[in-house]
Amino acid sequence: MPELGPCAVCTIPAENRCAGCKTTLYCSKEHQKQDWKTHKFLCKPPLYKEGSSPELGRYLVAARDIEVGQTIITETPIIIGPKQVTPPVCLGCLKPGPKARCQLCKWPLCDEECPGWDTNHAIECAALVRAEKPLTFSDLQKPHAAYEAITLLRLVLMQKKSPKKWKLIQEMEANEKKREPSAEEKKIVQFLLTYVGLSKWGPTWDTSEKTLHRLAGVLQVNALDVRLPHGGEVMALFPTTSLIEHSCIPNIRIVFDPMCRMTVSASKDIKEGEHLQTMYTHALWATFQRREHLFSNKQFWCKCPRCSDPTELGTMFGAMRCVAPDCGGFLLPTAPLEAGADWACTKCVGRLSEKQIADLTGHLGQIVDEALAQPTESSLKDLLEKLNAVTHENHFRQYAVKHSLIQLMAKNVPTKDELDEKQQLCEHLLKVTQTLDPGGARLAVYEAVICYELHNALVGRAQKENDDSLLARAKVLLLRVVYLLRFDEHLPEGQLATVATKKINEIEEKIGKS
Ligand SMILES: C[S@@+](CC[C@H](N)C(=O)[O-])C[C@H]1O[C@@H](n2cnc3c(N)ncnc32)[C@H](O)[C@@H]1O
Repeated sequence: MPELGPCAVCTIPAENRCAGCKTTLYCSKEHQKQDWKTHKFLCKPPLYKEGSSPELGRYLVAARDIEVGQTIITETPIIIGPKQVTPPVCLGCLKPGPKARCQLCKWPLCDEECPGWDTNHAIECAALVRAEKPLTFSDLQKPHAAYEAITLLRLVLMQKKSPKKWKLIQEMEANEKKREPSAEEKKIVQFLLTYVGLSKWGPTWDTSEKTLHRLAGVLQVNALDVRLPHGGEVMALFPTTSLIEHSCIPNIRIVFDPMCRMTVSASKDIKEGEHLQTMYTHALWATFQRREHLFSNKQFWCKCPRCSDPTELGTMFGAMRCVAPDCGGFLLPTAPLEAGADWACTKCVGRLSEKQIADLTGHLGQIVDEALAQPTESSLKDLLEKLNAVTHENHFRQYAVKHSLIQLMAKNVPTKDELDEKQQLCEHLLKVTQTLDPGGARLAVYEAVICYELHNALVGRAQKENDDSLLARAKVLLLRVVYLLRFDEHLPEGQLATVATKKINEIEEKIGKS
């Protein structure tokens, strides 16, 4: 399990932070003293401070002006573990597709010699080995319910493994008064108490049912999903970043390196006194879905400017066409901050209930998911025609289809009309994307793909029209791709940045560097 980070002097795992910058870590007072000669020149107070309010609980606020791109926080997780719903992964390194078994507890490992055994699995192995009988993991492809207990068990074990981390975990919000444990959570807690035997651990452990549900709450409210370079996904708890509040128009970007170390940077300029805000839900969902998701998972109703505006910042991202003949209006929520409020037409007296809108949107979602499973250019164009009969052209279901479509369009010696069509569609998507997320806080990869495809259309046109000014525009788009994906080198999407860099060089060879 990673400690808070490496000691600045000897790099062994350290848990003591410098009280000045709250960033540099030391394993001991001696090493802190020893480092002060150099550190005093580097030690600056953090760019943020903690605040609290009855509505938000604790939050982080800019302690001085922060410029776009500036790093605000870097930290390592206090705990990582398998996601709640996951096919079996190695309990040492968390890689998917484990082939071996731990010789002691019989839970899956990538290899009996997995290097993560000592750091991640050893302590829980001692607990799992005492279980009534070993579990069989016969299907390694399908999610296995027992995994839902592992990260929770790792939290419990922190009581003895790292009292410092245990204290941080105890300070985290669990929304105990607002949260109802689900039936699934009750099963997990019983699994730990009876099958793993936590109820018999004795008085030196706090393993009461109440504590286990509180810890499940800590995970639900605070844990972040982290994608790993080997393709797996895990969940992790970060002590400082977990204080950042939610907004559907975030001002920070969170990225992870291959070791799960997180960096929080400003996705736009942030003035002193402004709250740091991240997005806990999906940026490409309409308001009523985002708010429902936040309420069931994080126990609050979002009131951010995007949620408060029926048009979602003018994008019409959830707008449905009015069905009245020849009306041409759009249905929008009459009171977006009131769950269950009707939707009304912008032109006539037409109205639908939120339930009717939700059912229709859900139905469209199924059709879109089916089409996107095996997309072709013509099938997606047909689908768009159908979607356009019932939704606004910027509707999020159309957005999903168009985003796939641009990646299929104008391949293999396209005509000028095909290139123009692709360019228009890319420009339209880019406008919606940059309105919803101007700093690429959440939609960086989506925006990078659009910029790349728009560059393709412009390069195609430049060749046909012999117009170098189009190449200059294409280069600006490629530079944006590289900027947006600058943190993603270790992930599949990072390859797009590599391709973009190569294409920038090709354009510069043709038109020069200016
Ligand atoms: C990850 S925690 C944030 C830190 C937390 N406020 C604390 O005191 O530890 C998430 C919880 O903070 C509260 N919260 C965050 N953003 C909010 C918002 N925009 N409106 C209301 N509550 C919010 C909710 O209780 C949510 O479940």
